[in-house]
Amino acid sequence: MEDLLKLKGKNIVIMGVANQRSLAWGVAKSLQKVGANLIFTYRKERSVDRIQKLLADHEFEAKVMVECDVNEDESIKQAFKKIGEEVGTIHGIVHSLAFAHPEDLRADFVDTSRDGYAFAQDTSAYSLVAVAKQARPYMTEGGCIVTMSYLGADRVLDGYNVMGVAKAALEASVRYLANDLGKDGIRVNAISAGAVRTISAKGVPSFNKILNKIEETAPLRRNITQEEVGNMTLAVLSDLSSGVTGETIYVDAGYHIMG
Ligand SMILES: COc1ccc(Cn2cnc3cc4c(cc32)CCCC4)cc1C
Repeated sequence: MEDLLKLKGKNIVIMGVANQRSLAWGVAKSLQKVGANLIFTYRKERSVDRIQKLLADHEFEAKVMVECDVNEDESIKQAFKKIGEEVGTIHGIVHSLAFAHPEDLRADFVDTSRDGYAFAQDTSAYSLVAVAKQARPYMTEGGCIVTMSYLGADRVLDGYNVMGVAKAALEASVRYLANDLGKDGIRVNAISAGAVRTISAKGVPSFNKILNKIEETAPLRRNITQEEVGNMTLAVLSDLSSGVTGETIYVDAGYHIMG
C-alpha cells in the first residue's frame, strides 16, 4: 500500500493553539493520526500549561515546545533557531494566529485607529512573512507553509472590519511568498475556513448570525467542523498537494460560491 501523504516522521511547526477548540489544535489532531512530529510555539507562558494539558489529555507528545511572540522579530528568529537545533529540518508550518483590538471590530471601519490597523496587520499578516523568512533556512527539503484565512478577506462581513483587511493582506502575502519560496520547493497556501466556534469567535461580531446564514445558504446546508479544517490542512501540507502553491483553499461547506 502506498503512503500518499508522506507526513510520517515529518517535522511540522504548529503556531496558534489556544485551546481544544483552536483550528490549530484540529490540525495537530489530524497530523498526530498520520505520525507527524509536532512542534508547538506559544506566545505566553500560561499557554504552555494549557497546551501540555491538551497533549496529556490526548496522549500526544510534542517533539518541541518553543516560545514565540510573532510581534517581535528577535523572538521569531530565536524560536526557529531553537527548532532548527532540536529537529534539524522543518517540513511544514501551520500559521494559525491573528488578533485585532476588540474595539476595532465593533466601531465603523472608517473609525479604525492607525495603531489598531497596524497592530492587526502586524499580528495577522506580516507575522507570516517574518515566520517564512526565519523558517526558510531550516526547510532544506522543501515543504509547505499554511496559514488560516477567512471570507472577510474579500467580502464585507459586518464587524469583521480591520481583521478583514488584515486577511486580505495575508492572502496576498501567501501569493508573493509562494513566488519567492517556490524555487526552494517550499509551497505557501491559505486555508479559508468557515466559521468554527473558537475562543476568538467571541471577538467576531454577529458570530451566531454567521453560523445560521451558512446553515441556510451553504451548498452542504451545514457548518464545517474543526476536524474538517484539520484534515484539509493536512492534505495541503502533504505530498498530495505537491502541485498547489499560492492558493487560498476554502473549507466552508461551499458557502463562498453563493451570491
Ligand atoms: C479579538 O478579535 C479577534 C481575535 C482573533 C480572531 C481570529 N480570527 C481571525 N479571523 C477570524 C474569523 C472567524 C473567527 C475568528 C477569526 C471565529 C469564527 C468566525 C470567523 C478574530 C478576532 C475578531
